[in-house]
Amino acid sequence: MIRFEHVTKRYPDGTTAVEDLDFEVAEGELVTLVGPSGCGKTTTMKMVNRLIEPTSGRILLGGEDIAAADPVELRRRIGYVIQQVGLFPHKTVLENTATVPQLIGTPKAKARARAAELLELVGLDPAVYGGRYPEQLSGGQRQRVGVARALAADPPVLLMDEPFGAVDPVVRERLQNEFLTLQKTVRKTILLVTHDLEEAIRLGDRIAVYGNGTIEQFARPAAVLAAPATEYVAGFVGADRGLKHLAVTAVAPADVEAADGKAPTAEVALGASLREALALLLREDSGRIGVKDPDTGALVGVLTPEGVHRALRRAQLQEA
Ligand SMILES: Nc1ncnc2c1ncn2[C@@H]1O[C@H](COP(=O)(O)OP(=O)(O)OP(=O)(O)O)[C@@H](O)[C@H]1O
Repeated sequence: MIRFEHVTKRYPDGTTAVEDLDFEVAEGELVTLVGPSGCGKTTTMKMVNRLIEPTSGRILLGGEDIAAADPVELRRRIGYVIQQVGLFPHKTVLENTATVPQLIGTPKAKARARAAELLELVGLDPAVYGGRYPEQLSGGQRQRVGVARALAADPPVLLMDEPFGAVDPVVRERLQNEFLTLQKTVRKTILLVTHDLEEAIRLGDRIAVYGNGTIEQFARPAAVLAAPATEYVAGFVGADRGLKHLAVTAVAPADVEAADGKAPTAEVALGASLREALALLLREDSGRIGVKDPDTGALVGVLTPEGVHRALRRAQLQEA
């Protein structure tokens, strides 16, 4: 869907921001770009909607060379979410969300109805928040409006630059989870920039780990953790790989023990991350949590710290 072919960007002062990028993001795939400050992530992103032009190489969108596209028309197909959300301060939340559809000629009533649906989708009740102004929202709520607004024009492609960057870690994790649930429904093709490895791992179907202007590894999160391609990636991923496995390994039926008749006071669904399960477990004095079927809600069994340990070992063995 988005294809980089040997793309290099050199700024007029001679800085090479990125060199020979060559990768593809499949339709409906979420690829995270992660790396330290100044490694070229934002430059990569902005070349896709032509806010920055490459020095050499080409970028294809749905097979079409974007250099030949009209930039305005191109940007209509590409939603853009940035950290400083950039909402219009004098427009309400509903008006902000309806902006793009109205710009492209959707009748006002229809654009507003769609905006209300999208606010609902990102977890903001339009009856409560639709009439507020951006300054009357928390940072996390503003970021949700930013996501709703980007989705409003229903673009097949989304570019997200540190979209959850401006909020505290707890809200951030909640926004990430909500966003993943949303992505299961909308299935956009997404490039998401972050400097936070945990975020890259949690959100990405695949991760591009940037060194200085080049991609050091482009792979699934589990592969990056289990088999870093270079010394640099190993250093970036760090020594606590075991811990990070928690984020990418799901609670599976094999980890669960039969329920003992006592109703558990906390539950996760099969398929939840081990990290989520462990966080709950640590809060439970009983040392066990329930595991339920995500579709039927029925209790499948209980998970104990030993179950988490088994699951982690299984994950590490599989990837070794
Ligand atoms: N207009 C410009 N002129 C010259 N150099 C630039 C320009 N814009 C960016 N750079 C340089 O290009 C490199 C890559 O910048 P870029 O913004 O893509 O990095 P980044 O990975 O997004 O960083 P951050 O995480 O800090 O936002 C940096 O060395 C930066 O200083």
